[in-house]
Amino acid sequence: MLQAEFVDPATVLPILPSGEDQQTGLSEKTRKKLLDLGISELFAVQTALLPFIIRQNPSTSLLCETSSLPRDVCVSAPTGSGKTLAYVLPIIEVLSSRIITRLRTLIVVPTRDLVTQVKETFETVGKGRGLKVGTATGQHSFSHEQAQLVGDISTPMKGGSSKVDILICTPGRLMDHLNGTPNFTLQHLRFLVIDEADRLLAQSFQDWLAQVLAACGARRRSADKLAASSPFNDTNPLPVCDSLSPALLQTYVDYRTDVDELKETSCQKLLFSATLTQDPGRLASLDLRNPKYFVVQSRAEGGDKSDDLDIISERFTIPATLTEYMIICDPSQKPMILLHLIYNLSVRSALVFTKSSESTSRLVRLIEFFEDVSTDRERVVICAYSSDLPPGERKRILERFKAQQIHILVCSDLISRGADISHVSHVVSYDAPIDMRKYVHRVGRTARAGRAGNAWTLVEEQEARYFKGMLREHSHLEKVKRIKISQRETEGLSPAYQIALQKLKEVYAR
Ligand SMILES: Nc1ncnc2c1ncn2[C@@H]1O[C@H](COP(=O)(O)OP(=O)(O)OP(=O)(O)O)[C@@H](O)[C@H]1O
Repeated sequence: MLQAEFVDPATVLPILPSGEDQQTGLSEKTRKKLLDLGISELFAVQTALLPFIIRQNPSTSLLCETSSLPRDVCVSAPTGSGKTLAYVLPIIEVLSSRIITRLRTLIVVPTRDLVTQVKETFETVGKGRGLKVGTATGQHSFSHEQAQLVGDISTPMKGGSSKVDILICTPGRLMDHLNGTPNFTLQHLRFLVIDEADRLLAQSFQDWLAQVLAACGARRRSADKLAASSPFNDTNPLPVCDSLSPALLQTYVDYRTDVDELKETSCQKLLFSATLTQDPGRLASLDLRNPKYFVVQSRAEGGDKSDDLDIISERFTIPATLTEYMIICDPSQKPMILLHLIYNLSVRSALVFTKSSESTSRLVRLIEFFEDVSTDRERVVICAYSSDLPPGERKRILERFKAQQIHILVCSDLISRGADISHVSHVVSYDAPIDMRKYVHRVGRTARAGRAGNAWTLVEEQEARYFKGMLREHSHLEKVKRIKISQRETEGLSPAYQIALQKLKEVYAR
């Protein structure tokens, strides 16, 4: 059992324009910036996190807490509840006091699109604070990225050399830099953020987590290993003027200073997800330091009166503003049901999830053919968004969708995690998700930041038992309304659909 603090999702805290703010710990500068951006109150997850991280120990230097080490934090909060700002804001506040540029914050996210999204948030909110934000995703050449991240790669420097204060990256590219970029170091990290943590922890890619923890000095090595791996010897003595972090120095030698302070890393780990694992086994791999667990969920919802999290019956919180439907049907009826949603129920600003990029492109073509036939109304613009597309093309499509020039985006689960597109009002699972985690992240692309949204799941008859069982297991079955669509409701679409279907068959027969 883990100790957790439950935070009521309805909690908000107004942002005061001037004077000192004891409650949030936010500086006047940041508060002004938020108000300029139209953010007038903090959401529940932010009300809990900000005071905890910013004012944890106001009497010591926040940038390097060697006497009172910060506690690690795990946060489980619904999709669209503002987790990104919950870490961006305190990081900006703490790092703003820095004088020298060093890599002090590392943010690891699962996809390139999320790297871009988090970077935009930092740039918007942190504008004018002088913090340099870099990214590493593999979108540019390795040498280009190296030049953006590290000042000097020709002269080895034990303390490293960084051009950025904050790095946002995917785990694969992070490993490339850790192993292949001279002077790239994590020894000065003050924050290690793992967003969409449950997904990243499930990725064993090059054992990325263990490598990161070792590189930031979070893992102590045995005395033998220390001696063997120490870069210091008679011909290469300890640097007098040291730019090494105390924590890293400690991993190599028993180094004494006049002030007998702790030489443990003050790197604070912050983990976030809407479906964060509460499994202590999984969390153990993170070497968490006295972790504090925040769960944004009303106690009634959790059905739990204690502060202990039940790891067996994992509960996921769905945004209160979301309305959910399931339509159980024969597989052959699915295209017609989607047409019904689009043309009879006017579903627009929608993400439609399929199981593969092949079925994505089929579906898009079918609807385009349907559009070609039925020209009696304004054209519905539909587009495929899949990992097969080059990054530049994906970016353009996403921008057109955000500008509402594309009404419906058909995609795979590539976009189901973290993507924040405020106007999405419908999520259609054309192919039902295979587990609850996937369901929660998909439907969470709508009903964000307190807005209303609808989620429709098309469930094939042979999947219905499994799907309902999955919802029941998470005490969610009664929240998903079952609707039936009669033949009479769709018959007006039938002639154009038959023509479109015939055209599709011809294309795929070639
Ligand atoms: N205090 C606030 N006031 C108004 N809007 C906010 C506030 N905090 C965050 N938002 C907005 O809410 C939206 C959702 O936030 P965010 O993307 O951080 O959600 P999330 O919790 O990370 O969701 P997910 O689990 O899906 O990744 C964003 O557009 C963000 O700008």
